Amino acid sequence: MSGTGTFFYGSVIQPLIRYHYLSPPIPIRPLCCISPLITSIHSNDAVSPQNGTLRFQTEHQQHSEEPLPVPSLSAAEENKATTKLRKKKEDDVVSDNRFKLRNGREVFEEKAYLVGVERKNDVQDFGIEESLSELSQLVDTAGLLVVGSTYQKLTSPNPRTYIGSGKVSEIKSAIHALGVETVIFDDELSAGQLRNLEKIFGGDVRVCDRTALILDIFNQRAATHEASLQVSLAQMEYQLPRLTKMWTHLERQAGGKVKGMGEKQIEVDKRILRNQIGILKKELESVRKHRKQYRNRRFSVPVAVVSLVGYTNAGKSTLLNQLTGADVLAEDKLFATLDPTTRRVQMKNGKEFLLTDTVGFIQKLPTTLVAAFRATLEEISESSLLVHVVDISHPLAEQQINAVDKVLSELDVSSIPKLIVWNKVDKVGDPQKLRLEAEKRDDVVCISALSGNGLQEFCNAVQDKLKDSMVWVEALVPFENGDLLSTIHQVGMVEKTEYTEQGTYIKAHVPLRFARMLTPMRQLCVSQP
Ligand SMILES: Nc1nc2c(ncn2[C@@H]2O[C@H](COP(=O)(O)OP(=O)(O)OP(=O)(O)O)[C@@H](O)[C@H]2O)c(=O)[nH]1
Ligand SMILES: [Mg+2]
Repeated sequence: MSGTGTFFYGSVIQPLIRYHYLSPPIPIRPLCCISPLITSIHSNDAVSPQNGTLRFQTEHQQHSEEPLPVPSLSAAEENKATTKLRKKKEDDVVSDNRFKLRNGREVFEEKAYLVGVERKNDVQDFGIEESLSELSQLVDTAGLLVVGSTYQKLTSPNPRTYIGSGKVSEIKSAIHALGVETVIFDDELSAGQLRNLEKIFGGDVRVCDRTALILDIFNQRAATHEASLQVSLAQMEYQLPRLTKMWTHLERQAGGKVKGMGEKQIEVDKRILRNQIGILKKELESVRKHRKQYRNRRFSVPVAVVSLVGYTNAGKSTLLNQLTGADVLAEDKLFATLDPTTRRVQMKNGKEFLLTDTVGFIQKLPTTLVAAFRATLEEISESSLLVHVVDISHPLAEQQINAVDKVLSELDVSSIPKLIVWNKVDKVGDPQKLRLEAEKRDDVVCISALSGNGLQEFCNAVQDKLKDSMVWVEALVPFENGDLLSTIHQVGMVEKTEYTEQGTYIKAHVPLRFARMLTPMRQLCVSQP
């Protein structure tokens, strides 16, 4: 990572640094305005230098930090009093149940209010209530507390405030009554809409949209360098069109005398951001080159690659863990996995394949995110088989399947054979009925990744599907190509082997790559009497 890259990348993830970088005072809203980490910057919170723990102070806490008027005491009494005071402060923290421990950090759980819009003329896969319930899950994953939600049926969104003025007033009363800190819209809002709504709601209430929320979750969860770079890129691209008019405060401060000052600053800001995007893209390119080399090395090991795809929380990582003993984080949160992980699966019959776990999909997946993660998702396009993992116990399983198919079609992978896995059968009311239903279809397998039920059937189905994607060859492999022969036994399905004076005569299904390698030997075979 170059020095500039490190600085600039950090500056985006940590708005605090960003403020310094762009020289104060800049009223730029934080990129991901809702993560507890970022909240700290706006509420003058303290960061403990020892462990980096963010401590979010409520008003009540700030008061409790004030020195109490204590009469003069002896050293022992003073000690006792200090201990008591500390104990009181600790109790205060514990008793406020909005302080949560997340990933070893004590964070203040902000109150969030959700808003959705149902388009009257649009037929959506996900109904508005279902979409809001998913948004609520996302909010929970991001670490906020949902205290209420509402939606409005509209023919078309209001260009100023997205929702109608009556609804805005209704929300304003609700959020003030509930003490809400953040209002989250289920659809992407323009810079103007975000700004207008914040102005109307007043106080410290912040407004953000589903895209910012997803970007924030990705930001919190990005564990590798590449994932962090990709998320930063997506965040900046989300931010770029939203910089508009954020400098108008300068004109206001100058009493409108310095007209155009804000406009100039927007341009400066946009240029800085564009430069940063450019640097970031270059850095990503170099990281990707490195990964590609690694991937090519992996491909030189001749094993079929099978990719797990599916809606977020469907159970992909649980399946990978069960089959390979991997230790990928699997939890009941959305977007647990961001980086691809590949492990070797050894089947009982000695055959093996590589299984890759990838980032999950979701409806209304931000396009900036798909674009930023395209390289990671390229792994999918290089696989021999896609395994679409479905949480069949989910009430919206059908809609989730459609959302995944939509992303897959954007990734242009329709030519790759697909196997559908109905996961979490242990959670459905009538698993037997479901199994009968699956049997009627030739590309569906029922499993419970959690209990391990159906994994043998899954492996067999993978093997059958891989066979379908292979090429039938008859070839005469010279004895000096013994390595190739053993590889074919490993990755292909050998039906017949016969030793002749010229070499080994085989009939087998082999992956396309091997069929190509075997081409000269196939001719040799054809020329045999
Ligand atoms: N009951 C039941 N729960 C399951 C099963 N498979 C996975 N789960 C649970 O579902 C939750 C999500 O599982 P993950 O494996 O993290 O899902 P994922 O598809 O990798 O999710 P993302 O990484 O977010 O895309 C976890 O709490 C798992 O324990 C299953 O077969 N039965
Ligand atoms: Mg996962």
